[in-house]
Amino acid sequence: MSHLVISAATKTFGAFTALHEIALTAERGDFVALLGPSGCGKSTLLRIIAGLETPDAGTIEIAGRDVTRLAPEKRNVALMFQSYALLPHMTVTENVRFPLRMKGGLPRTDQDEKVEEALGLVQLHDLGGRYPRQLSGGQQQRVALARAIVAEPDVLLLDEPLSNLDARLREDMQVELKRLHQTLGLTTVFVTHDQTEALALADTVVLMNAGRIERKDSPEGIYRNPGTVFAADFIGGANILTITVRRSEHGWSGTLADGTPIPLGDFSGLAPGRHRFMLRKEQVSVSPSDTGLIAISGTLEARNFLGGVTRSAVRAGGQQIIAVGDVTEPLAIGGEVTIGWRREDLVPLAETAAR
Ligand SMILES: Nc1ncnc2c1ncn2[C@@H]1O[C@H](COP(=O)(O)OP(=O)(O)OP(=O)(O)O)[C@@H](O)[C@H]1O
Repeated sequence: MSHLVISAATKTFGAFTALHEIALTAERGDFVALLGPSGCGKSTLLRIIAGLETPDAGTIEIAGRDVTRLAPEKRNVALMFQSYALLPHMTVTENVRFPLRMKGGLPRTDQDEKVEEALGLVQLHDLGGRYPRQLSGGQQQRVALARAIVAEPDVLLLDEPLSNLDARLREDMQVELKRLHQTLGLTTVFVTHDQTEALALADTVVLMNAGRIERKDSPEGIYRNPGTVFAADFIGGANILTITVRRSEHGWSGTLADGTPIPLGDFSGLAPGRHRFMLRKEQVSVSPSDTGLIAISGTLEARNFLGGVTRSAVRAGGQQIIAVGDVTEPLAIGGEVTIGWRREDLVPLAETAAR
């Protein structure tokens, strides 16, 4: 049986349904990201696992135990909020010791050992005597993390753990979180609205949309084949093309929004008609020299230098298509360009997730 099992969990607030019959499982040691736009229900789902909210229907099982009606402290889970919620009148050591005291049953010397170990894991061994106000934001965040892991929870729950940090620190902490997860193997569920963070950290990405799970897959899986228009759009980096698909004795072909004809790969599962396709921005090249590409002409509308790559916005095929890549030639805004992609780079999308 899976380590965490959420079955048909529904949560309403008055007339509003925040979660619709959520079914989700995670294995021991999984690192799961709950990803989605503001208001999609990610925090509510996390709070239901933590026991801070009770579902109206459905069950939550952790390590083989039905915890649906158990109080948060009886679940052996740890929840870390974005605000860290450190106790200001306690030192770092006392803050980290707090869950062990609450849990009880561990002699003081064993507590000391565990606190030391947790502070070591987040690289704060020297700061145990300080108070939270004497720490930087990043250090406070590490203390909160040490406090969350010290009691070896069955599930570690992180609600937007990095959102209060500046970009640089965030990247460092991403590396840190991943390392910590690899060292401890704690089953971890974390909430984020940042798709790059979800892709960088998790082994499983659960994309939520309006109280439902839109898609659950590995980071690579959801990136390469998001499945739906919403997922392709949210995971980022995707052009979404509307193509009218036709089939003749010569194979599949299509027309873009303005009638521009293009050849297509083999989409044997697709009915003829209008469909939407994903075309990743990094798979579109501007003024391609490779003649094997599907090439259409367009007008360069904008160009942004992003450091390692350049982002070009081209009006072509009746819509704007974005290309991100290495462009060396100087091209004039408003000028004619050719863009190209490989036939297999077009990935069909469903309008909505199958329910
Ligand atoms: N206590 C509550 N009472 C009424 N509505 C609530 C309550 N808690 C959450 N909601 C609503 O449920 C929906 C889901 O909220 P939730 O906090 O889970 O979203 P979220 O995906 O975590 O969003 P965000 O990224 O903005 O935190 C929202 O529309 C929210 O307004």
